[in-house]
Amino acid sequence: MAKLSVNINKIATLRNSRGGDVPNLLKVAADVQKFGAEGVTIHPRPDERHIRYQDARDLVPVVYTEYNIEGNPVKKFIDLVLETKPTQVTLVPDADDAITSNAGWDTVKHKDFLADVIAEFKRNGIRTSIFVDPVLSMIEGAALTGSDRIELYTEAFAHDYGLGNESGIKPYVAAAELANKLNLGINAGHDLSLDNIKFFKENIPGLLEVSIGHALISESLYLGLENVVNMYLQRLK
Ligand SMILES: CC(=O)[C@@H](O)[C@H](O)COP(=O)(O)O
Ligand SMILES: NCC(=O)COP(=O)(O)O
Repeated sequence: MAKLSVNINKIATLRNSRGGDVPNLLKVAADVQKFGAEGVTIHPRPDERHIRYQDARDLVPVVYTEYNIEGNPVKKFIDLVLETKPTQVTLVPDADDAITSNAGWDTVKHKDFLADVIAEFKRNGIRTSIFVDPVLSMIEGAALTGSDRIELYTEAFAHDYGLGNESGIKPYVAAAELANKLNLGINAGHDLSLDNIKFFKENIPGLLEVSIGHALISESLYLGLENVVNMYLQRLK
């Protein structure tokens, strides 16, 4: 069974649109866990357009399942992670102006940088994961950084699957098989949804965790948050 980590960025986006505290981010974090989610993910961005750095701190006493913080390891982000000590940090190579994450790391080119940052997080007892495209050389490079896990960037799979093309799963299966051989744990995320999650889970050997936000919150508008969390849990069994 793969764990479901709910990404609550979109709750912060909605809250920030009015400048107040509705919806309340901490209540949503508490509720998704009460409904059965096994983790909470946030992805603070440098402009704090959704999750604020203070949210990351305020969530520490609220998240009693797995707390996953994603982001580009610039100094401010590294300091935040070392201060809040989440269960897991996921390193994502976002440009400051990216609308959303749009690529995995080049783990070959950035191997030394990643290895240094990862060693620092691991010294502090924080599990590490690197966001990567399903490309074998990038998986090999990830293993050389000493990271505990990878997070497969699933946008391409989700796009293909939405067009009815199931063969888009193939590079992900090959990447997962290699990661398993190299003792890298496997997470996945980006554009996963109620429509595609079951097929993805059934085809990826050793999938440990998925982080899902955009679709999950959108689906909840129609179906309700508790119901949607449970629908994901059923599909991830
Ligand atoms: C790393 C990733 O895949 C992203 O989906 C991210 O965590 C979501 O970020 P935004 O909510 O800023 O699009
Ligand atoms: N790591 C991916 C994530 O947290 C959520 O991505 P999305 O479901 O908002 O695309």
